[in-house]
Amino acid sequence: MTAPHTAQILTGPPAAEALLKETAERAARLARTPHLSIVRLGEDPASVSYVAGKDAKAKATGLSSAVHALPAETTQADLLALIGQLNADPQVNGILVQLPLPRHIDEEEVLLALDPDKDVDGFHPVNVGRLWTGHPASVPCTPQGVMYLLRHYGVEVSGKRAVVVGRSNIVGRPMAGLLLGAHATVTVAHSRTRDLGAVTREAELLVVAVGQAHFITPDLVRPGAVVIDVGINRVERAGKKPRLLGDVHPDVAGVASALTPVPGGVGPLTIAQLLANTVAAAERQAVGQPAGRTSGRP
Ligand SMILES: Nc1nc(=O)c2c([nH]1)NC[C@@H]1CN(c3ccc(C(=O)N[C@@H](CCC(=O)O)C(=O)O)cc3)C=[N+]21
Repeated sequence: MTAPHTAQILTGPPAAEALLKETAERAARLARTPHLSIVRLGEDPASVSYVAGKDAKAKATGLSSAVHALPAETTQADLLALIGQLNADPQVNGILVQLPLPRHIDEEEVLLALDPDKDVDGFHPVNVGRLWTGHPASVPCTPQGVMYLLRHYGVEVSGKRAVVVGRSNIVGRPMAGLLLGAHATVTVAHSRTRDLGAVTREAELLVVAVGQAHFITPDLVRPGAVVIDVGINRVERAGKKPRLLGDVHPDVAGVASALTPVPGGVGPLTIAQLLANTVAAAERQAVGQPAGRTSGRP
């Protein structure tokens, strides 16, 4: 049995709806409908489903979007040629290349080929630099969505001890950069961290992105901590839809003061933030403003 539920459950959909509403209003204020181009290679079922979700949400939010679904065998040169076209097309405000890419593709070269000002994932090294120097422009959607969720639920970050478990370029590292920008004291733990529990039990805010189902158990959590579960582990079941499990064991609800569920937690924010990043890119492009100069220091 699971422990009694004491933690507040920070559900994603209400926060995502709020962000989508703001985003739709900003999109409507632009002279031209913001356009997102999504590039996908191959037919990985998770990628097909995520991309379809992004495309549908974009349209429902008043953006224009197009999916370039290319065969898995697409060559590096052909992919780079498409990115070059999209970079040069003034109608295209944002470009997303769905990851992971097939093994024969050099992912780093692809991300470097994107125009940083159209890179709505925030994966280009120029955007990574902008984040870490305090001039964030496009910031990776999942960690940026986590920040939105924390604000939506009134979770204070400034001055808190935050621990991020996981150091990926997509979640862990940018999450640490954003929390630091929001004045938390940040520790990044990972697979080589010695005595992980001693580190995670220090966390007033614990963000977990390791990709292992139920990795964080109650004994690793400080009583009263706010716990953000970024894990999405698909457990396949014969003849049924895969089950989604987070990186945080549900019993953590008996120890934490607040916890995001999986599914229905951070995931919906990721898509909403992607559309917000696209509209922000379109706004900057409309006034010919370089990215990273639109806001003050964090
Ligand atoms: N270039 C690129 N940018 C990405 O942002 C990107 C990517 N590649 N590759 C894959 C990951 C994964 N990702 C998710 C988006 C939404 C949900 C989401 O909405 N999840 C729902 C459930 C979805 C379901 O039922 O499968 C939830 O957690 O409630 C999950 C995962 C974006 N990614």
